[in-house]
Amino acid sequence: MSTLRCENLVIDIPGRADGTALDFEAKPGEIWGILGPNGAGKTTLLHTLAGLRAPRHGQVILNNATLATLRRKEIAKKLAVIFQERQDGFPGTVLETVLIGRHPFLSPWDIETADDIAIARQALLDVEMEGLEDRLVNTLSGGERQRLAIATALCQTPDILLGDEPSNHLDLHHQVKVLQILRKQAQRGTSIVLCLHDLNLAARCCDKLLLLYPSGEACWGDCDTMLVTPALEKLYNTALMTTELDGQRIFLPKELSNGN
Ligand SMILES: Nc1ncnc2c1ncn2[C@@H]1O[C@H](COP(=O)(O)OP(=O)(O)OP(=O)(O)O)[C@@H](O)[C@H]1O
Repeated sequence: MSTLRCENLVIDIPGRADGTALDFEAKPGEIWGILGPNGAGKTTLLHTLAGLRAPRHGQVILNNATLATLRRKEIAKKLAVIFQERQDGFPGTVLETVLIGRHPFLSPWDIETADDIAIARQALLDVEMEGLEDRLVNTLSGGERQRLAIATALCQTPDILLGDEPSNHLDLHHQVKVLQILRKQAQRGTSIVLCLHDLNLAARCCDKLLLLYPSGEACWGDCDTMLVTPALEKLYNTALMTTELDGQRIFLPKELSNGN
């Protein structure tokens, strides 16, 4: 199993002050949530953690190596990303697309083995897309495309799974399903880092939270200690009502509560 660690990390957002340097470690089995308003830098942070963007300062360390010193293929054997924007314009079938997750493990002229195909089929089964193997990707609905992106990341059998709003476009059933899949992955030892907009979802599925403010300030820690109403109100610049249901904290915006 692997760990992903930031050391004195400042993400590079043009024109923004450095803010808080990030020092945290996503340990095997932990689910981290990154919360913040639009434009706070959640996606930039996720891409920096994936080694797809250079930090302004500091470094991201995968096991004992700085990402910047690793080849992309070596990173991809350990770390998968579920992107917010779909990059599936290529007119392949669902099975061909999910098999892209096996590419880090293949040499340039290799073809996928029966094991690779079995892993891909299992990933499609996990996201309930087993009947769609031969469908062209450009005929899928938004939610199906999202589940395909998740299956492709699972097919990479990553130790570290980074997801940018992985429940985007999903109906309630599939939101729950995806979170169950992510939890199961975490139980197997995968470290998971997710950008999330839904506070209640974050409260239910994360062990650790990082709050990222548009100024670049940030704080992080155990989910329970970070889900403090005044801190969240400051984060989103929105007054919140808080209640508890079955031992679970629920947050709702105050302004919509009485027709305002
Ligand atoms: N290449 C770039 N050049 C200039 N500004 C950029 C660039 N990339 C991102 N930004 C800016 O950096 C800020 C952070 O963007 P980012 O996408 O990381 O935010 P986010 O928290 O993920 O937002 P959202 O919740 O809207 O997805 C935004 O203000 C964005 O406009």
